[in-house]
Parts: sequence; C-alpha cells; structure tokens
Amino acid sequence: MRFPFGIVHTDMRFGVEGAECSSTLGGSHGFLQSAILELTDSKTYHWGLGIDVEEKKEQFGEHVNYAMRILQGASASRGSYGGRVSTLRFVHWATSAAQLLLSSRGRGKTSPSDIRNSSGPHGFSVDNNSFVTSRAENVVGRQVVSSVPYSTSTTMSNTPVGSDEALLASARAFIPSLTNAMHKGQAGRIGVIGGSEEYTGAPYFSAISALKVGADLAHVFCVKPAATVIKTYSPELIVHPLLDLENAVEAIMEWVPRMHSFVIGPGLGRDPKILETVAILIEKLKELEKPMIIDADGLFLITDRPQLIQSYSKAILTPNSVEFSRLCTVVLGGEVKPAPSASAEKVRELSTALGFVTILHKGATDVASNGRLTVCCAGGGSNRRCGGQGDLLAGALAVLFQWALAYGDRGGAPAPPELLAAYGACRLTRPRTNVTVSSEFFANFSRPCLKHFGTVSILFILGPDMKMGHPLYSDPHRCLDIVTISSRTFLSMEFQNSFHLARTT
Ligand SMILES: NC(=O)C1=CN([C@@H]2O[C@H](COP(=O)(O)OP(=O)(O)OC[C@H]3O[C@@H](n4cnc5c(N)ncnc54)[C@H](O)[C@@H]3O)[C@@H](O)[C@H]2O)[C@@H](O)CC1
Ligand SMILES: Nc1ncnc2c1ncn2[C@@H]1O[C@H](COP(=O)(O)OP(=O)(O)OP(=O)(O)O)[C@@H](O)[C@H]1O
Repeated sequence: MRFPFGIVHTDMRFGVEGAECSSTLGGSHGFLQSAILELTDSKTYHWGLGIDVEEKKEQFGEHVNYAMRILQGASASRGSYGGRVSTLRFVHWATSAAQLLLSSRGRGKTSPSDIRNSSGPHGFSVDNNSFVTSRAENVVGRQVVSSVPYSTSTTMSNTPVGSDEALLASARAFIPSLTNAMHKGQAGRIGVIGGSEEYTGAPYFSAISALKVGADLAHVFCVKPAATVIKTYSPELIVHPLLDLENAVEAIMEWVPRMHSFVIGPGLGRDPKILETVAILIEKLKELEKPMIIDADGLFLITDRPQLIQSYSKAILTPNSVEFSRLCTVVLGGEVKPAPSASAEKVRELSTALGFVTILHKGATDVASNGRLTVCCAGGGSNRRCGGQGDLLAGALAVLFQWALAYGDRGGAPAPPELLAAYGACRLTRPRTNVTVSSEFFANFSRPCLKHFGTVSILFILGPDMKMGHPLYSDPHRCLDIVTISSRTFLSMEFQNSFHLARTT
C-alpha cells in the first residue's frame, strides 16, 4: 500500500513512497512542493530554502498553478479537480497534519497518544503543548489517516433523551435478522428516482448503497439516456428508463406499490418537465404513505415548492449546507449562510416550519431534527468532501427508515423511528468513509467507500464492536482486519444466533 506521506516536524520533510521531498521551509511551500511532486510523479527533488513560484512554473508549468489552486481552494473540492482528487486529499490531510504540528510547537510536550485520543475540527487536536518525536511520520501520518475517533459527540439538543449508545442500540434493534425464513424483497425494496444524462453516478451510489446496507432489491427510475449507463455499473440494480416517457407517472406508478421506500433526487437534474413528473409522483407516493428520502435535485424541487412535503411525516430531507441554506431562505426567510455544521436550532426551526418534516443536515456534525427532538452525530467521517457521499447516505437512510417504520415505536427508545434511522444512517456512513480513507488513500473515494459499506454494516449489526472508544476506531487498519473476519463469520452464519434483533415483515 502506498503510504501517502510522512512529516518530520524539524524540517517539514514530506515523504511519498517512491518520491521524497525535503524542505527546510515547511508550511505551505512544503505542501506546494509535495503537491507538485504528486502531480508530476517526480521521483526525488531537493529544493533549498524558499520557493520561487515563477521559477517552478518554468520547471513544472501548469502543475504549479494547479498545486497553488489546491492549496488555496482545498475546500472547493468538488468536481473541479476531477481525477486529481488524490492530490487534493494528500494536501488536505497533509495540511491538517502540519497544522497540528505547527500549532503544537513551543507549547511544551504532547505525546502521540494524546493526539491519538483527542478530537477536534479535523478529528484530532493537540490538547497540550508541543509534539515531540524524531519520527513524526510514524505517528502523524498514521494518526492523520487513521484517527478521527468516534467521539462522544452525539447529543440531543432541545430534549436530552439519549446517548450515542442508547441511540445506537435502538437503531440496531430494528435491523432485521438474517434467517432462512425470509423471502426475497422482504428486507427492503428501495426505489431511487433520479439519474439524468449528466448524472448517472448519483442514483447508482444511492441504489447500490441501499443494497449494501441490507435491502434485497434496488430499483432506479431514470431517464432513458441514463438507464444503460447505470445498468452497466452493476448487474444488481434494476433500472427502469421511464422518467422521460410521456406517460412517465403512469408507468412508474405500476412499480411504486411494491417499493418499501424511495430516494428522490440523486442526479435527477433540473429539467422542468422531469421535475413536474417528480412532483406528481411525490403527491402519489404520499397518498400511498410511502417513506421518502429527498436529496440533491429533489431538494431543488422542494425549495421551489415546499408545500409538496409540508407536514408529511414520512419524508426525510437530507440537505447539505448549500441546500439547507436555500431551503431556509425560502421557508424561513432571511439569509442562512452555508456552514459545515448547522445550528441545531435552525434545523429544528426549518423542520417545524415544514410541519415537523424531518431534516437531516449533513456536515461536520450531522444534525437531524423532527422539530421536537434533535439528534446530532459527529465523529468518524472523513475530511474528503468529494461528490457521492451524500448519495450513499441517502441510500442507507432509505433502508433504515423503512426498517425503523416497520419495527415501529415500541417505547423505550430515546428517539422516534425517523430520528433513529437518521442517526443510524449517519453512524453507518461516517466510520465507513473513515475506513475508506485509510485503505484507499489515493484512489477515488465514493466508490471504494462502497466496498466497506457492507462490512461496516456488519460492525453496525454486530454491535459490541461498535462501542465508542473501541480500538477499531483508533486504528482502521486493525478495523479492516476485524471487519474482514466479521464479514466472513457473518457470511458463514456462525454468529447468526447473536442477531437477537427483531425481524420486520
Ligand atoms: N457522480 C455523480 O453523478 C454525482 C452527481 N451528483 C449530482 O449532481 C447534481 C448537482 O448537485 P450539487 O450538489 O453539485 O448541487 P448544486 O448544483 O446546487 O451545487 C451546489 C454547489 O455548492 C457548492 N458548495 C457545497 N458546499 C458549500 C459551502 N458550504 N459553501 C459554498 N459552496 C458550497 C458545491 O461545491 C456545489 O458546486 C445533483 O443531481 C447530484 O445528485 C452529486 O450527487 C455528486 C455525484
Ligand atoms: N465538513 C464535514 N466534515 C465531516 N463530514 C462531513 C462534512 N460535510 C459532510 N460530511 C459527511 O459527508 C456525507 C455527505 O455529505 P455531503 O455534504 O457531502 O452531501 P452532498 O453534498 O449531498 O453529497 P453528494 O455529493 O452525494 O450530493 C455525510 O455523511 C456527512 O456526514
């Protein structure tokens, strides 16, 4: 495995397997050098003090501009960097690592374990003083890649009703057990309404994640030009090229009754005719009381016509910060600036204004509210912000939501089904991305993320391994080993009896 980088604090030395860059400067110049090395696949360069960007431009041409852009705009990660995400990720993490080191200088002593056990904006912080080690790369590289411990950051705001463990236990309770008595489809038939000529990945991510989490069947309802493309991603998906037919509503409604829940919006696009079709479908799904997760362009539609889901208790909206901001502007009035972490109060306000429709605001901390209760889920998760992670979450949530609803509110749970499902989906998604970061450091992200979806689900189900503070969370490499073992065990059904979970029908 390529180990992405190592940092020695004394001279900010960056090591990339097969390429090494030594700089006596550190800071962003060091990062720039590293980024350029990555971009150019250079083997070894030793640059002296200072970097003359113009000179480097001559040497490396556009790569310098590119590296600069990455450094300056790492936050604008989506899309624009295309295939260069590995470099972005490299710099992103490297930056975090260096911030850690730089911020710790001259403030006494911090042991590696202090860093490993602490948490902060990047999943870690320096609690006390300086970091002293001669082989910082051994610690910091690993730490930055693997840390992001699952912190005790889940809270209930307006009503203090539970802890992480209580929420997790209740979420786990509605997962159907694996037995030979179930028939195909019983654990979930999920419909994804989305996919356009431009966006074929998003509906795929949602649908396949639904399957990985445990649904039996996933259907995608998309426009014709997207259908073959989506189908070729996976033979497991059932793909219906119906969304752009003249009689789209009628054609899709033939399938709707057999679906347990829907994800509406991933990759849908914004063609007014398609959106009109989807608006009619939403009305019809409501009549049939189908649970629905509304994401991405589905939220664009809802922002335009909030009355579509007003007071519908089986809808969960999953806005990212920009989508949340747009919704707030329309529904609450006034400007709400997009922020990585939403104000729990604003999320509650929006939910209330929409007639207690559940809102799950995705961010550094995920905040879910049904207007009466608010649940937050932080910890875990990656610092990568590439496209597709929200789609994965939406697919997972569609499965958990229908499981939760089928299980029902049996009393004793710290939150109602919609919030348990939201919490469960976040809790499931965040460690998965964490595991992926450590194992797929230089690869593209959302797709390998899927690889761990099933396995992390296993951990989710196996319960005891998911305890916060468990070593799994401080060392994803170990986590992967255990996950592999767990999966095998799971598949061989040896642990079947330990699935003491109630079954849904
Ligand atoms: N592989 C694919 O097919 C993918 C398709 N996608 C689809 O792409 C379509 C458009 O989705 P977008 O999310 O780009 O929506 P928009 O087209 O509304 O763009 C939102 C923009 O806001 C930016 N942004 C995000 N957070 C911000 C913040 N805190 N402050 C300022 N700007 C911020 C984003 O970079 C993005 O460019 C949807 O249909 C979506 O499902 C995405 O799901 C990603 C993956
Ligand atoms: N700043 C952040 N720090 C850590 N995790 C985050 C952050 N922002 C979002 N996430 C996590 O990433 C996942 C996807 O959220 P994101 O905001 O990327 O969705 P999205 O923009 O709708 O995604 P998509 O590209 O699929 O449309 C969620 O599980 C969320 O918990």
